[in-house]
Amino acid sequence: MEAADELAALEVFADACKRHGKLLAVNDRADIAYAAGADVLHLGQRDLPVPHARAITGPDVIVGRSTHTFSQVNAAVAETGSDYFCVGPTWETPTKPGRTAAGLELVSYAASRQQAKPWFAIGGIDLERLDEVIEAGARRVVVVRAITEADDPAAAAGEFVRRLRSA
Ligand SMILES: Cc1ncc(COP(=O)(O)OP(=O)(O)O)c(N)n1
Ligand SMILES: Cc1ncsc1CCOP(=O)(O)O
Repeated sequence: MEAADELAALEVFADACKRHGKLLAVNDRADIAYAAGADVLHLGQRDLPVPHARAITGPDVIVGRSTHTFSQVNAAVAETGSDYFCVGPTWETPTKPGRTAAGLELVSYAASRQQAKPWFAIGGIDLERLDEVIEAGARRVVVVRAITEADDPAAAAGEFVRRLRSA
């Protein structure tokens, strides 16, 4: 997507976030995050290093990192300048085709690090699989289809929140 198109789409999301009191997140692109006034910038392993991204966004943006292996989890834990990380894909998912599943082992490993940085399990997670993810040690998840394809997305989101908070 070209910058102008992404910024136009982000204007719509920014308006919705403002109305609902939610954070606006931008994926991959620090320049777009800055231009859109985003609250969150999410970086993949092959995106900008955090210091370069922060030089563009400034210090106040929440910066996150994707991790897919044990060594990437270790690096994300140690990385100064990132605020959270994601671990996955826990299961293969049509939302991210062609990615090998990292498995629940990576979720358990992230949990075993018992460190302070917030982290999320991601990939193939739905309400049926949520207990397995919680048992592996996750207390935060990122989901796409489990909410966007739910008959009642608000109820599905509420159920994730309820079960994660009571875990
Ligand atoms: C909060 C959050 N977590 C993970 C992602 C995944 O980003 P994506 O660019 O699709 O995948 P990677 O290449 O980073 O593995 C996200 N967008 N937001
Ligand atoms: C962005 C991303 N990164 C790893 S899996 C994934 C998509 C998760 O989507 P779903 O919750 O539909 O499996």
